[in-house]
Amino acid sequence: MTRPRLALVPGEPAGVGPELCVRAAWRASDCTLVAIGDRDSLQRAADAIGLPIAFTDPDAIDVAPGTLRLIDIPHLAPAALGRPDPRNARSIIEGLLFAAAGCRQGDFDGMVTGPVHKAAINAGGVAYTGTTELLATDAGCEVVMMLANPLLRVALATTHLPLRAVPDAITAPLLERVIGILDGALRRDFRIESPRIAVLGLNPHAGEAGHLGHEELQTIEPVLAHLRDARGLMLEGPLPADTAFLPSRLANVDAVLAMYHDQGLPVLKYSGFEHAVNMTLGLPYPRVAVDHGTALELAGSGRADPSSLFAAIDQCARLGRNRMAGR
Ligand SMILES: NC(=O)c1ccc[n+]([C@@H]2O[C@H](COP(=O)([O-])OP(=O)(O)OC[C@H]3O[C@@H](n4cnc5c(N)ncnc54)[C@H](O)[C@@H]3O)[C@@H](O)[C@H]2O)c1
Ligand SMILES: N[C@H](C(=O)O)[C@H](O)COP(=O)(O)O
Repeated sequence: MTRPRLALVPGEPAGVGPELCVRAAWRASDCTLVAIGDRDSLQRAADAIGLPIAFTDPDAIDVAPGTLRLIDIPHLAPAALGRPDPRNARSIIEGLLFAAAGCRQGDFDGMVTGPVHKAAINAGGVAYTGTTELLATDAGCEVVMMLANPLLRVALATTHLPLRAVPDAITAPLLERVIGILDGALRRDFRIESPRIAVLGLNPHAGEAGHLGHEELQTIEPVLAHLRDARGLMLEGPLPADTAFLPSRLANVDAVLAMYHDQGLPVLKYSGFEHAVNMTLGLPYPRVAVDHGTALELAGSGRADPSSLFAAIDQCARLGRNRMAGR
């Protein structure tokens, strides 16, 4: 079986990302991991959780368990566990962009990322709403955020926007692009021949025929009708969000499209936080992240669960292999 070569970016050094990468170095997987991050933070995290770690050349062929291939991107400030230092903002972003460039140039078959602390990056003078948006800008393309656990896939029409800005952002062109990217990724990356997508409304009870909001009648329904007619897409909705996630409703659905972050993600995270991952669809390479944040209060305690990072590595390897097979 082909072994994809994946970039592994730990994220915020004061959080749980580095120690989870150390744990990943001890786990057998069917891919080659190359960490892109600060060597000292990885070492400090390993010391804190009492797990040995060794580092080696990024091109090393066979490495022993507990050894990480590493491209060192040093941080300015030593990471104090649990306390992000804004001085590290630029090198954290540099690590992500270095991995992205490597993916675009074909050095990596995909990238896996640990959690980043959005406020600390902004405090460090870097305008940042999320890695999804950062990678979209870097690649010059439109993307869709989709989180998935073994039960459910939830994609988002809008991502890291203040709630107040959401209704204005939900336009017909945006929905057409998002649904097109989601449908395309389900076919190409997930090998689903005719994906069924359940699209949520924006308002309570999907607007109750215009009595509780007009976005469904004016924007969402016409887009769905157009995409069904013009492109034959299998789209349900707009559905009331409160009942759309009932198991009976999800029976034949391949993905749910939520209109905004907190409409879809609480359900996904509640139904399987440990094994969920966050994917960026539409990039020229696979990017998969953990579904959790920096969990600052757990950093160095040894209690951070590595399951989401392990699931992200396995998912990225699968996506990488699919793309390699399709080349
Ligand atoms: N992938 C990402 O980069 C990502 C994802 C979500 C949030 N964030 C960022 O992380 C920061 C903190 O966000 P938050 O506090 O809302 O979410 P969080 O996921 O860090 O924490 C939420 C809860 O889950 C627990 N938790 C998180 N990861 C865990 C793990 N691996 N094992 C066991 N328990 C775990 C935490 O202890 C906490 O109780 C914010 O800046 C946010 O923007 C980043
Ligand atoms: N929206 C994501 C979540 O809640 O899990 C998270 O903030 C990370 O998103 P990026 O990968 O875009 O940073």
